[in-house]
Amino acid sequence: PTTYEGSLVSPDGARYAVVASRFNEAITRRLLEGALDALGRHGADLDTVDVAWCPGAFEIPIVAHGLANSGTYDAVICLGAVIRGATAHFDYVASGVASGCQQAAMQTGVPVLFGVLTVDTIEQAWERAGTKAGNKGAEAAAAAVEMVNLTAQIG
Ligand SMILES: O=c1[nH]c(NC[C@H](O)[C@H](O)[C@H](O)CO)c([N+](=O)[O-])c(=O)[nH]1
Repeated sequence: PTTYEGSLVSPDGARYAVVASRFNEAITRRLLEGALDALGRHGADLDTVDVAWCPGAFEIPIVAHGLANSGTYDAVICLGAVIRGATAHFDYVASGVASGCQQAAMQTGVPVLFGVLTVDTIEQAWERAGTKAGNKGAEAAAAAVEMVNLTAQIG
């Protein structure tokens, strides 16, 4: 039997794009810092990592789809912060960005990683943006490296 599993060492020439939403920018900027740090430490060439900023999480999927569809990138990392306390339409934004990112991946065949926080409070967001619950941006970046290697194996 064959076991496919992606290593956590970014292959030479791998290209990554990051989509970050500006809404709750104090949080999403930390997610971006974590993602870029993780990509570099996993051996990616940071000079070739491109970053797209969009207004809010709801706009992430269309940008992610465009980047994935361009054929330039081996993976697209999506970063955002949807916080229930701040919005009456939390469920629509949160479910929209989640299903939209999944659709972008399935429609293009390019891994689209979900580093979008969907939390109830600002404190929960900070916990996941580089404090006691780690950095979801860094986690999504590591998963992107693994997926680039895994999809290369599967062909
Ligand atoms: O990224 C977010 N966008 C939010 N709204 C904006 C949304 O993503 C779109 O940018 C907006 O609806 C325009 O399309 C949020 N809230 O509403 O609270 C939020 O918490 N996070």
